[in-house]
Amino acid sequence: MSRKKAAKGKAASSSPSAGSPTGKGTGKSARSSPAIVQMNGVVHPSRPSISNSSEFYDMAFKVMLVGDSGVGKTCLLVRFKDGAFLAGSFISTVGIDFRLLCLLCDELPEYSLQIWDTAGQERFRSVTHAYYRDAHALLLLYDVTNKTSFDNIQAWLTEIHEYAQQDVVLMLLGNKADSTHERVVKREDGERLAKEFGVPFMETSARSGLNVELAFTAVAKELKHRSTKDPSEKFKLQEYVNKEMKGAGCCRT
Ligand SMILES: Nc1nc2c(ncn2[C@@H]2O[C@H](COP(=O)(O)OP(=O)(O)OP(=O)(O)O)[C@@H](O)[C@H]2O)c(=O)[nH]1
Ligand SMILES: [Mg+2]
Repeated sequence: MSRKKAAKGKAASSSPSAGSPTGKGTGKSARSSPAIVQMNGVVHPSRPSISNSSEFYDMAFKVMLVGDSGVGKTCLLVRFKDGAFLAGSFISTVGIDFRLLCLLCDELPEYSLQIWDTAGQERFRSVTHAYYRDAHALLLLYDVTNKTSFDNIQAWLTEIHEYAQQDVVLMLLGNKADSTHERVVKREDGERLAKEFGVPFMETSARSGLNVELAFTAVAKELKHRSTKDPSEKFKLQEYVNKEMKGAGCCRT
């Protein structure tokens, strides 16, 4: 069953807290076509309308992928969505792109994720800022083969604190963990940084699939937990991740 509806008003445009998904529907969600927020070749600074694609989904947590250009945000999303690595030449994302994924649908149809893939390039930064406030969760990526992308994490965190909701669910991901020979950022460095800023952390690989599903599932579980506030269900994001994650060099998730 799909929750696709004709575009009229609601969509994911309210500003709920990180613990409550957008909308009030309950049906099983479906995937959408990507929507690139662009008008006449200029990226539109306002929030995109899911209605741009003539349809919207009335129930979803909004998860944004952020981080420097080239860290692998789009590939991570494609790996999660399609189970495959987006091979070929690097095509930088323009503006914002979104996909709706049916995660935990059988269990809880209302806890689907609407995933926003942002452009890492500096020139699109003002577009990204406009979306932060509606995000329930942020996956912040750096590239373990690119020291600059790691050094920029602090600036990303400053930006997140400035623009995102205070209670946004945040997770740091060191992507491209498959690139053993090119690695310049040690896993321990990622762990140290994450600890310093009090955010859950793990390494991922869009190429091998390492921990990709786990990253999204962990966030979905945290959001679900916050939203239901069921005291019998104690959920600790980092503990869950530590228990479930696989190390680099290991198999697919
Ligand atoms: N080895 C390896 N390469 C990866 C991985 N993920 C992405 N890449 C490569 O990194 C490059 C950039 O990937 P994208 O996913 O397009 O990067 P992005 O973060 O979306 O970049 P922007 O859209 O510009 O913000 C591509 O050439 C990918 O093939 C990974 O896990 N391992
Ligand atoms: Mg991209």
